[in-house]
Amino acid sequence: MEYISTRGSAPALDFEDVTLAGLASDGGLYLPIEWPRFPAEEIAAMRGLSYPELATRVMLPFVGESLSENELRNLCGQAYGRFAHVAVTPLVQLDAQHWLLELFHGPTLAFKDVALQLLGLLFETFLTRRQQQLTIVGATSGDTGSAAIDAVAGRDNIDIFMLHPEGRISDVQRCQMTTVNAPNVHNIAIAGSFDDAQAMVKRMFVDEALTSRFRIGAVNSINWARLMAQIVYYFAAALQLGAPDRRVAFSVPTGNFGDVFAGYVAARMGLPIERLVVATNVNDILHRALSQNDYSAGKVTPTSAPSMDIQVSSNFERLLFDCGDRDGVALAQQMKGFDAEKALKLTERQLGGAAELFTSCRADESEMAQAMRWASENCGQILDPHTAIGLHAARMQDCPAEVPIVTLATAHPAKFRDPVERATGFRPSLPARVGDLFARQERCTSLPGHYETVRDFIADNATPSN
Ligand SMILES: Cc1ncc(COP(=O)(O)O)c(C=O)c1O
Ligand SMILES: N[C@@H](CCOP(=O)(O)O)C(=O)O
Repeated sequence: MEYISTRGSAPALDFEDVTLAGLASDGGLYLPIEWPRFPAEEIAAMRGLSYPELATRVMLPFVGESLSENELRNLCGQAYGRFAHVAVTPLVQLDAQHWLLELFHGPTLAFKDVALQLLGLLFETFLTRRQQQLTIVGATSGDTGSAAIDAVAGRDNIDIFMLHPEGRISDVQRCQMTTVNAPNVHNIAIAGSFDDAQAMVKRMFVDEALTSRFRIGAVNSINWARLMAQIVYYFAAALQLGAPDRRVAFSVPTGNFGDVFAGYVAARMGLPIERLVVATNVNDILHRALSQNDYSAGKVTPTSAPSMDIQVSSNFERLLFDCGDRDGVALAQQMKGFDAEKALKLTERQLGGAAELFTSCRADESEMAQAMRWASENCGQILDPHTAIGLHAARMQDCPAEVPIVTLATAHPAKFRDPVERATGFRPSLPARVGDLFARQERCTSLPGHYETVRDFIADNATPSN
């Protein structure tokens, strides 16, 4: 399998190189040159497989020559062996039409573990094979950071520098990152928003001062391997609900557009998806883009769903590319315009392509709290704020009664105890597997939101590549 950049001028790479590269050298995002497609009989034959086996079947077409089928199977077995539920991503029924897909049974209690547990092992495999060192730079609004740190802490050939917006993540999210006492883990709290942190990270991939000395790698969803691993749970859920003989809809709490884009890829691979609901909080750039053709980024508003306090949504570029005839030159121009104006209009073609599968919905704080109360009072389910936004959007849909709607439950409610308690009166306790988080010592460096200062801190503390 070959991978090409959304901006058309970076070299095509294979799976191993694309996993280690993260962002493309032209500033674009890598995508497979074509979508592998499973016929309905092949999808039907996936029913009843264990999660690691399903993951192997779904991801195999993407890895090409970089891993043998058995190597991939072995990595999936290790990655998903660390989950606290035997089904890895279990489905829970809420009522006749609504389901939750629980994606928070991994080590750090959010959906990010599903991909990052595997990505940590892929890095280890490829770096050991090449005898190379990797410097990971990442931006997090809370969940990617903890999952990535858990996945790579203590690995000899990796340093990780994780930027988070100071004061804008939950106390559990912060401690899950800052209490990891491994010498290769560096937490940086920056003054600013997640968007500011993400912009700095993207700039580092094309900054000679870093790229000439370090091999820079990505754990954010700009890295194709992240999205690849997230495709699997759409298959897992749909198969349990009757696919390929029955269509299934998904409602996805959305920020950086990675999770929902993985659903789009599942549909392109042949999974019968009725629709994908893009559910946002009041940072609603994606809802405005899809419903009013207004992709314009304003200031980020802090909310009770902080992991989705994002305006500039990285993976939307992948959708614009795929729905826009895959014209990298035109997209590079469009994104240049966005960088200058902080706004862009979708072409007719991009809008039409997106409308075939996507719809969108925005929830404010009160709608989010109402959804939490509805699930608690009617279904005995305590939801985290992000999942509640997804459920609100799911319940606004007018899908035919025979189409199940699955809301992706992206985080454990204990990660966001304060807003959950405010809405439901119930304060979730931390599962035993995260341990004595608040008794541990924190380690974190606070830096101003100034690019050169952050870059120089990384350059001074990273191990040069060999
Ligand atoms: C708990 C939670 N829900 C939803 C999202 C949104 O996912 P995505 O950025 O892939 O759209 C995130 C982070 O991005 C998250 O941490
Ligand atoms: N919500 C995310 C933001 C980063 O998104 P990613 O999927 O691109 O890593 C987080 O929790 O950090």
